[in-house]
Amino acid sequence: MPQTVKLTEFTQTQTAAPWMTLPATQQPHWHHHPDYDLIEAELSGALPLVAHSEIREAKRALGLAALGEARVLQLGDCAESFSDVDPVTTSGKVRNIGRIASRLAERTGQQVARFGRMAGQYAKPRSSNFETIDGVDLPSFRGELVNSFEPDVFARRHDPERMLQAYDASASVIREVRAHWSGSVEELSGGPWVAHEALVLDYENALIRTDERTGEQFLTSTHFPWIGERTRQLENAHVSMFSAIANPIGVKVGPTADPETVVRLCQLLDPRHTPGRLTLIVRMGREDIHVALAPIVRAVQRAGHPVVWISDPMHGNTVTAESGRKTRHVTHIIEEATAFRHILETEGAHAAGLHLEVAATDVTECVGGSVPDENALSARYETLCDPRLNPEQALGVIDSVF
Ligand SMILES: O=C[C@H](O)[C@H](O)COP(=O)(O)O
Ligand SMILES: C=C(OP(=O)(O)O)C(=O)O
Ligand SMILES: [Mn+2]
Repeated sequence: MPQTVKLTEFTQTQTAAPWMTLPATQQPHWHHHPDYDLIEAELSGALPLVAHSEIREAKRALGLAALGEARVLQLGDCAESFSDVDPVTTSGKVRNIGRIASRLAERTGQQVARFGRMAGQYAKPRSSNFETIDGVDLPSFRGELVNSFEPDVFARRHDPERMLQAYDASASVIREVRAHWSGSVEELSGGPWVAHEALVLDYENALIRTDERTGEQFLTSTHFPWIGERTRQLENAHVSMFSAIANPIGVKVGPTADPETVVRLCQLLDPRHTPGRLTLIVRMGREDIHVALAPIVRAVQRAGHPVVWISDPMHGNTVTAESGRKTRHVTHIIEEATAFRHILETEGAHAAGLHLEVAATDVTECVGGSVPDENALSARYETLCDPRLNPEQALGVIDSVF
């Protein structure tokens, strides 16, 4: 039965946010747009997409995982599309997440807190401002919240109207996600909760609201926002904004992160040492993880932060196939996730789970299982950004790692 959601407990946040004046990378160029102020005002007055009670339950579930008593899965598209908001597509994604989570629950004997990379995963950080498509240099696709996937210079302009479309698309998706909830949060079956990279500050900041009763600020665009590998600089806007919100939050931790930086991130983002507040999403690559992770785990443990440790074994293992397509090999993904688990357990920590880019359909974007080699990628290569596992490949990863 769908849960009744109370969204009226938040009031609008009016004050100028200090983080909006700090440096930030990967932001759209659209402030000259004639309707920018109107769009921002509309978003600032929009209803929250998620409820305080839901955010609180997500945090509680993550708290159990921080203490070693539950598992966590975060699964979904690299980049969602506005054209995928229909109920059939969304329920396919939710059912796929449920299937993969059930497998992890079976294998570990623990409950699994489920998060969809969905209802807001519309903005992408990119390694370059330009990409070459069919010999033509174009501004990079930055997610449908910012510009169009269509390989055309006009369509690739950054358009702030897209923030409103992203909000509406997210609202449609979350409505469908809620329809799948059992309502029994006691069994952690209230999810999947939704999660996305909170990248575009104009969008995310406009959706921060204050809880009337406690005075706490919440990001109401999602239950669980995370900071990506490219925007986790200690002095920059994303870290500052995340330090001010009360949601459970994540930070990607890549191969260049050092123990001091990660401990500083923990101090800034989890000053009260709250189990479930901070999830570190490790994405180092199958080679670097062997050197880089253990010192970080030790430093975080010494500093006493009860973080949730999960592995994103995909973003550090992307390769370019001969065709020019980005791909990932399932064997490499398994290798990194297995190393992650081994290193965490050797250090006496809980390897709580995985963060995977996975499709609900039989795409052929990663090599492994039903996709024997790179020649087989062309059959159903449908992603808007990074290559996703198909459901069978994802189940294979769970079976191999846990
Ligand atoms: O999803 C993550 C990033 O947006 C993506 O990995 C960046 O890819 P790029 O190197 O093609 O820009
Ligand atoms: C951008 C992403 O990852 P990262 O920040 O780890 O590169 C992502 O999760 O799609
Ligand atoms: Mn990605």
